Amino acid sequence: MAEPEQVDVVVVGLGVGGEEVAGRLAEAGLSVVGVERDLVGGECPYWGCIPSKMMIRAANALAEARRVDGLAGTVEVRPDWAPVARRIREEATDNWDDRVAVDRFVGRGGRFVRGSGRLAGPGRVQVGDQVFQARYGVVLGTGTRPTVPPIDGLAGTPYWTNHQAVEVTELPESLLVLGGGAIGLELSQVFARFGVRVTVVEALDRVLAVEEPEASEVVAAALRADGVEIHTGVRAERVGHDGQRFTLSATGGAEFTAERLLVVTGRRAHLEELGLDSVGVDAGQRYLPVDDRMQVADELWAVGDVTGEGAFTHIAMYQAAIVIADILDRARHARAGADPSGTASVVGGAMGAASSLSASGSSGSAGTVPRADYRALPRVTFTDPEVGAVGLTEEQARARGINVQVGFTKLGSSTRGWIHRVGDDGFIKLVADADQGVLIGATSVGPAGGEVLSGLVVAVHAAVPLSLLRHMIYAYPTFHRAIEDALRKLS
Ligand SMILES: Cc1cc2nc3c(=O)[nH]c(=O)nc-3n(C[C@H](O)[C@H](O)[C@H](O)COP(=O)(O)OP(=O)(O)OC[C@H]3O[C@@H](n4cnc5c(N)ncnc54)[C@H](O)[C@@H]3O)c2cc1C
Ligand SMILES: NC(=O)c1ccc[n+]([C@@H]2O[C@H](COP(=O)([O-])OP(=O)(O)OC[C@H]3O[C@@H](n4cnc5c(N)ncnc54)[C@H](O)[C@@H]3O)[C@@H](O)[C@H]2O)c1
Repeated sequence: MAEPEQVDVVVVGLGVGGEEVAGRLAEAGLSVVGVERDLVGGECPYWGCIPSKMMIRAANALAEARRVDGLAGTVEVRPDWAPVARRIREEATDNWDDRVAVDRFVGRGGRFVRGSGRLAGPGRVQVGDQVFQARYGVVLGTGTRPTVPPIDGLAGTPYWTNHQAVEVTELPESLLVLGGGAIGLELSQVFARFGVRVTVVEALDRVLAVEEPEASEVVAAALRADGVEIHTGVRAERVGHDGQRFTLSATGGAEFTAERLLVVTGRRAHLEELGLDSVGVDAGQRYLPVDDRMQVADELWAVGDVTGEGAFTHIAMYQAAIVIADILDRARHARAGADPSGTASVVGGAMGAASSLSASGSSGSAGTVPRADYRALPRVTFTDPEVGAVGLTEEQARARGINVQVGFTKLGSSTRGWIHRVGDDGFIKLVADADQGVLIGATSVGPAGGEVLSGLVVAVHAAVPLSLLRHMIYAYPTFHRAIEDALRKLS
């Protein structure tokens, strides 16, 4: 092994979480090596959130145009995928080239290394024949990759994952979607609205099973109205591909065929690749368990999907802020220890940036490094209607033995829902802890379900008393005014 090169921090995996940690620490003056084997930015900008939301924006425009009938005249809608594919290629992904992102990181003072990083002992990372020894430690932001279920025949077929679905330039005539979770539903609706014959095959007894059952029902109905066929409770047994079409055979004799097959059955971390045994961490776990400062072990942090705390960009960014604060705090203390006169606190570089950050309160001086708290974890599935949710579902709350109250109201019964008419499917569902008198979970489904959610996130996060929520003013006639009605119905 080559002689290790001394640096302050090594970040392995520059997805949204790792890129943020590496860039901010480098900007603060630490010597940071950022290691990425694929594209800097990770899944979100190239194959995830951003291109999929561009697709959704376009598909929703088609749906809105089709709603003109009966509200405002007539419109002839002729979908065309070309502008969507062009926008993804040119605006979102630079044709899947990360030069701009690499330059941005280097411009912030980071040192970029392309390759696969692997731990080789505490604070030590090997990338090919280069070895780095990190003074403060290593941050893993290595994300997840799609899981492919062990269905007989599937492995040898040209199935799609989210990568091929996002990169597509010519739409297929038909698409079989294996998995009715967030990715499956968002993409199914997009493709259906562009005229693809879409069939969703889900193993569980409802789609979007992680959210409230009422949300699953509304979303399934909305997708069916767009022409999507949905089959739940299906156990896929075999997949075949004859060169032209896929056939999926299920228990009980059901068969589904389509030109393309999209496999979106969840994602998993690949801990076995990370050399975790060299630091005494079990690589046989599903995710990397972290404490509330994102520490896996001494001088080892993890951020983002690899932690299993919620596979969302906003979780990766939230965790990144904690890691940044923790490392800058350590850097400040290390430097102060080396310079008891305290003059180090006014020198430039890492020390200066760390102390100025802690002075502004966004980083930690001792005891002020923020701790992770996922009680008010928000998530939004960007189907139309959108499913926004925060905190616990009713079932999760009851399973914890909480004295639960539930309030439910349909959006269509609110003034705004009634005005909106076509496309007003949705509801507000509140889950309260009756003993504490606060909301512990909420779901807002509707045309702006993700936006309506924000007030509910504040309510759960800040444990706003129900009495206060009942006596605040909700603007008329907004969608979020339905929250007031749901509060009235809590029982
Ligand atoms: C289709 C789709 C739509 C999504 N939509 C949303 C959305 O609307 N909102 C939302 O919040 N989230 C969404 N997500 C989830 C979001 O993309 C992820 O939560 C986010 O990308 C996680 O960031 P990360 O940094 O943890 O990991 P990733 O983005 O997965 O990045 C990890 C990086 O690490 C690199 N890497 C892995 N191992 C190594 C190694 N050993 N050495 C060097 N590099 C390595 C990988 O190449 C990758 O670039 C979506 C995901 C998908 C797939
Ligand atoms: N809007 C967003 O924030 C957004 C959008 C897309 C993805 N994401 C994130 O990405 C993650 C991964 O998304 P995903 O949709 O791949 O995973 P998911 O876990 O959300 O859904 C996977 C679905 O596939 C089903 N499934 C598993 N094995 C199956 C089989 N053999 N046959 C049929 N169905 C099967 C599961 O029951 C589940 O419903 C999500 O959990 C989410 O955190 C977020």
